[in-house]
Amino acid sequence: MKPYVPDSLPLDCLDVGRLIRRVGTANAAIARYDGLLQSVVNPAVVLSPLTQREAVLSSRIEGTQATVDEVLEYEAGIEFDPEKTHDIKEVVNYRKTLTLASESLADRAITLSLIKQMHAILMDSVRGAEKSPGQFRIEQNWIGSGDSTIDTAKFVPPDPLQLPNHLEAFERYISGEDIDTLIQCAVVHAQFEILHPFKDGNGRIGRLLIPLFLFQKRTLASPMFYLSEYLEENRERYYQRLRAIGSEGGWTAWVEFFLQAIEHQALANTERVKGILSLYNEMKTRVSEITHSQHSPAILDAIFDRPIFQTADFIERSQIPKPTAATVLKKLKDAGILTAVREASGSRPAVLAFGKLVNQAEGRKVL
Ligand SMILES: Nc1ncnc2c1ncn2[C@@H]1O[C@H](COP(=O)(O)OP(=O)(O)OP(=O)(O)O)[C@@H](O)[C@H]1O
Repeated sequence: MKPYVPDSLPLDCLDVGRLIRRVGTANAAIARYDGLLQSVVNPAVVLSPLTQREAVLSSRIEGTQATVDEVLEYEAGIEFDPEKTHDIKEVVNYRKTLTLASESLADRAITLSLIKQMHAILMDSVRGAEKSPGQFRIEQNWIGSGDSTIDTAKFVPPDPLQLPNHLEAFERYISGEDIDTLIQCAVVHAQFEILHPFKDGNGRIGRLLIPLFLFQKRTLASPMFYLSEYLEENRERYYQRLRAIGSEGGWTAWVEFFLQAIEHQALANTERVKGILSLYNEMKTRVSEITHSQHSPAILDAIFDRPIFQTADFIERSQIPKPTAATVLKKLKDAGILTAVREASGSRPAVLAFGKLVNQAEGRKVL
């Protein structure tokens, strides 16, 4: 199989007439979602369950097996076996990459240099060490099952000698305009996957680019729109549509799939954000009634930001004096809002969980 020669961007082969209705409904759905997002006072903290969930689901597409509660428990000091620890670290790295890239977009654009920095954080693990973290590939790679060769591969990305030119064109395309931002976003994700510029982690970096791109283009007020839930549920179709891009009508079919994903996920994310906001408002009243503390807002933000924690983490996050923190946590535990994932024993501190929020992030009852 020969290396793929990617189409130049912007594309001139899209059947816009076929896409027009979906462009309208997808834009309307994401605009409604963004309206809701704009009403959230501190989205990075209040909506942290969304980010946790995205990190887990995007990593799951290629088989990383870790759940939101396992990741949070790991960060609160609970130990897992080495295999699970690897998987959890990949999810932690994904979330770190998302957070750092989101922050850096406040004063810079998406560039190849940012993409390399993102990759370095994503691959910062034992497993990623031999995968050239933060470096674009200089070798030919291919997509296929574990034992496939270049001849039996499903897809052979572009020749490494041509890759720098393609990447520069890709960077220019991101900073430029196309007929519609959502169509452009669909093309950005797919072209990144086609270029497959890294040895590993291309799927995850490509999915991270989606909210970052929509934020840069001001379609979103904050880079918090995640598509991995849909892509994971429709993994076969996701791969099939990417695979078919080189064939007649393949780009239009891909964009159609992507717009459908955006619309579906915007509606699902809107419901999810409403659920989180309603829990936040309910807890605002309850935490204040239960603790009678002037620190109620800080308490609430601390348990929303990190819903599984040790007392020491909680004190650091909330900045509440130690004795007050101990009293407050006991009251919340007695009221059933917090439960012990691990009781204290000897020098080992207890690990507490705000189960309702973990369940929200996980999308099912786990605690
Ligand atoms: N035929 C194809 N053409 C282009 N891209 C593809 C094709 N099939 C799959 N992909 C993309 O390649 C990604 C896998 O690439 P890679 O293994 O480098 O990334 P990753 O981030 O390690 O995997 P991931 O999705 O593995 O967690 C898929 O998630 C998908 O986005």
